[in-house]
Amino acid sequence: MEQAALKVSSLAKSYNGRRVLDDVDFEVKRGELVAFLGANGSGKSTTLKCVAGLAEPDAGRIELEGAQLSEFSGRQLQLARSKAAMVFQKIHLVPRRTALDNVCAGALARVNSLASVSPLFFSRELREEAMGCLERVGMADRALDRVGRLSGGQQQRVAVARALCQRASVLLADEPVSALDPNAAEHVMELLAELAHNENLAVAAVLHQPDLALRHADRAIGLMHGRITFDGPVASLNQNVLDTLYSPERNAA
Ligand SMILES: Nc1ncnc2c1ncn2[C@@H]1O[C@H](COP(=O)(O)OP(=O)(O)OP(=O)(O)O)[C@@H](O)[C@H]1O
Repeated sequence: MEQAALKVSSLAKSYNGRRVLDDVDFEVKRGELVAFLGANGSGKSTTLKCVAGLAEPDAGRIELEGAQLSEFSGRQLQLARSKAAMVFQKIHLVPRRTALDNVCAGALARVNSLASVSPLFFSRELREEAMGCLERVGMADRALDRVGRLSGGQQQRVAVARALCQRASVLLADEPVSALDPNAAEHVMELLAELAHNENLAVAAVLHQPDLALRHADRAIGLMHGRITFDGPVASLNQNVLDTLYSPERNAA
């Protein structure tokens, strides 16, 4: 059977003594887009942050492309982790730099250290690769525009291109469309689905709109109080499941 690109087992995390993730197990395979759903505070972002190394889990195993992260440290851990790239709701690009320079920055974990000093040190090969990433997200014609001049939807596409330039095979998208209008949100979701289905990436996306998950995702994972209560194809995500997942009574602290 095909190995999962991302495999999480028995993940646990507490903040200030309060358990926010409890025994979380899931997999994301290459070629699939998995939507993470659940009420505010259910633990969706923390799950992705633990995978990306932005939050430190208390327990559990995280495997990326078969490499168990706890077995690595230092530079090796950085390289193993770079298989997963995070795309945020608040787009973390440098507005005064061009789209191309921002995308090149996705490669900083693996290129020479001078490049982190200034874009002047980005090599020709890297710029060509970054152009290819911009092409994949349909933004090649805006490569030399400053990011601050692009629309929210265009900026999110550039953020996805930067993740691609990191050569990640796992994309972790934390509310990637929350700040976008419905039309731009639809386009970014189509892009994420294309990257999963046509380019064989594994995509995990936290979404606040179940209808977007129903239209674009293959599978949904539902969290409640830091535990997975649903994991199945979106076709089985019926009203009953959604009502339970978002029930104010069940989600009360
Ligand atoms: N840095 C932090 N320090 C303390 N508590 C935190 C921190 N980050 C998250 N939490 C808490 O952990 C719980 C889960 O938060 P998380 O952001 O993962 O939820 P979420 O499902 O992504 O929520 P939302 O839909 O509101 O973004 C919440 O109770 C939150 O308050």
